[in-house]
Amino acid sequence: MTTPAPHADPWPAPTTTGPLDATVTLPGSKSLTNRALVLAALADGPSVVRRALRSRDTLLMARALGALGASVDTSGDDWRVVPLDGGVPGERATVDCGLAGTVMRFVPPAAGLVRGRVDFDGDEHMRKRPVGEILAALRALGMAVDDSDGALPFTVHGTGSVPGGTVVIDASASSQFVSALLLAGARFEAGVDVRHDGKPIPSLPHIEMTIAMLRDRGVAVDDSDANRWAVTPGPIAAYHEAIEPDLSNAAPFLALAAVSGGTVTVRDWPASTTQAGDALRDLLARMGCVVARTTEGLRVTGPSGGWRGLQGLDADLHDVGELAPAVAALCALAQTPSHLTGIAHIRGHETDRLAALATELGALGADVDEHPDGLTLRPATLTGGVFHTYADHRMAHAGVIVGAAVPGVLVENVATTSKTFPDFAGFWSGLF
Ligand SMILES: O=C(O)C1=C[C@@H](OP(=O)(O)O)[C@@H](O)[C@H](O)C1
Ligand SMILES: C=C(OP(=O)(O)O)C(=O)O
Repeated sequence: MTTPAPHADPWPAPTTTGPLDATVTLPGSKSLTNRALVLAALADGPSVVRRALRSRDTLLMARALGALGASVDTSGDDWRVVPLDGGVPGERATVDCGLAGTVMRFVPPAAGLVRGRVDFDGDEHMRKRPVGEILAALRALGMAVDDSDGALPFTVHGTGSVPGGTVVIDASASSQFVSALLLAGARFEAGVDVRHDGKPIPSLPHIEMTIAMLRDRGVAVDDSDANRWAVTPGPIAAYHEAIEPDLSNAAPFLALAAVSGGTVTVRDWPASTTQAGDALRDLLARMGCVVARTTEGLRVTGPSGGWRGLQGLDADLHDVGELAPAVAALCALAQTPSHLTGIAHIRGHETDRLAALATELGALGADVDEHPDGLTLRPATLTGGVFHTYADHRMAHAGVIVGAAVPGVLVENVATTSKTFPDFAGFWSGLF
């Protein structure tokens, strides 16, 4: 078939004409890359982040840490980081968070560890994403932070050291609140002892990822009690880390096997991982796919007939909310009803994802109900039309998944996928 130009807007998503057989090598994990960069900037010597993801979120992180005084060489595939050395260059820096939760939440604690003023801002929608709990926690831990209403824009006045200690937060809006405090906590004078008080924390695998990466660097973390994490003060060892492929960004590619009834292999799927995207193995199997590990990676084969043979899904996605847009798109195509629950927090992601999914899937004919904490989808006949992305990379993934099954889906601003994936549209259309 003739593939559409990747830069067209809205972008005519390619549609499969039969079972598709592909093996893909995916770019690195955003969550692993941005943690590795923060930890390298706070480490006791230079580090290398191997096979770093080169995308908007990770380049924003590299620039933010550079603004604080670290040196991040992003010229090759392996990024070399020389840590912060005490002062913000020029005594005043600006950090653009873009739409990256990891930049807005992980960088402010590090800003307290350098001397100088750091002003944070980001995309228009970023001013609506939750961050007030962290700013209040940083103040409680001895940092000077100015904000008008617990949101971007805000300013950190770094003094070069942070007293640290015990802090109680409500992390029910985002696991990144906890990760942010743990990542820098070893460098606080008294370390940090974070206690969560509130509704259950979402995306717990991401906190496990933070803890595992701290331990790799010699930092002691006590997570023996639920809802409490204590980081002992001390150095963060320099570390050379090879970044795994982004398993959450594998979702649309594995979904292509499900939709087409073909086979897609994602190379280098780790044997064990802290990435939330690993849950795709179970979710896709429950929808009727055959999932197997091979010597090459993870192989998924869709049901015979592709999306016409897909089963709906009853799933609590609280731990893996970032998979919800791709999973919801598959559920909209499935032949039995689906109930996706536990994901109220994804209303605070790049857009209100529950509202956006209900609106955009509904506009293509999906039978979808939006609930406070999830979605119900029932079998329906979908048609083409414009699928709006609300500047959300994972909404674009949902749009192209539906487009792979239904002719005439036009994905608006598919370029927003650059948040976590370089040239997604070019890569995607190359598979058809
Ligand atoms: O720490 C991280 O790298 C992330 C944590 C999760 O955030 P929430 O806890 O806000 O869902 C996840 O959805 C996001 O994509 C990345
Ligand atoms: C929620 C997400 O991103 P962020 O890191 O900006 O929170 C996401 O990628 O799905």
